[in-house]
Amino acid sequence: MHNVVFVLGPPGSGKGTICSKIQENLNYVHLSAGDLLRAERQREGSEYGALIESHIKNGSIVPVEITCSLLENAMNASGDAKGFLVDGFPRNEDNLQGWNKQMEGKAVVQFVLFLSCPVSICIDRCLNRGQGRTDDNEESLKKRVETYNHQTYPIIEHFEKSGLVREVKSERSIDEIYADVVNVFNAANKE
Ligand SMILES: Nc1ncnc2c1ncn2[C@@H]1O[C@H](COP(=O)(O)OP(=O)(O)O)[C@@H](O)[C@H]1O
Ligand SMILES: O=c1ccn([C@@H]2O[C@H](COP(=O)(O)OP(=O)(O)O)[C@@H](O)[C@H]2O)c(=O)[nH]1
Ligand SMILES: [Mg+2]
Repeated sequence: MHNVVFVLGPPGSGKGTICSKIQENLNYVHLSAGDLLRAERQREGSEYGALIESHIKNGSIVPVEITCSLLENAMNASGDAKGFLVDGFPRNEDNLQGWNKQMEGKAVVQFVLFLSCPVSICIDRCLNRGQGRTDDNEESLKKRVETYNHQTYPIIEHFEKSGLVREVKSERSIDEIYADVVNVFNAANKE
């Protein structure tokens, strides 16, 4: 049974940055759904390349059948760990339903780490990210924020109803955020 922490927040809130630090220090394996999709987009012979690229450019969400299988394969291929940081997923109702269906009996959600951050700061961070991404531009970011507000935030509210959300304010410095994140993981692993 895989132990999973979903890491959610607007684009540029610091999900990837904070997940890397957690992976380094707390024995959780970082799986960025976005990175897995970008790798699949490039994979020789992938039948999903063009579909993935159009969703990424549009800031819309790739069908869960593709993303969830990439995540499940990555978890199964990984060595032993305390758990998996599933970064940037589930992003909408289709993702949530698809995860519940495909991962029932195979994964348990320990909690949801929600990195909240004002959108203006997030957009600035993405525009300065410098990773040459096809979606770090004004046009795509506008759509990504729209998707986040209308499709992803409701997923955070869904988990909030079962008391699974741990919010960490992420407009601060990386060190300040990470100090709070360590406390969240310590508390969760004491329960
Ligand atoms: N707390 C922070 N303060 C300033 N810059 C940050 C902070 N967290 C992340 N960044 C930077 O902002 C950009 C987006 O961070 P990233 O971790 O990729 O966010 P996400 O995965 O949520 O899109 C990166 O260039 C990263 O270095
Ligand atoms: O589960 C996922 C994760 C990502 N994406 C797509 O990949 C893009 C980039 O996601 P990523 O998490 O890398 O963006 P970040 O939030 O880190 O800027 C998203 O806008 C979506 O188009 C998706 O469709 N499903
Ligand atoms: Mg990211």
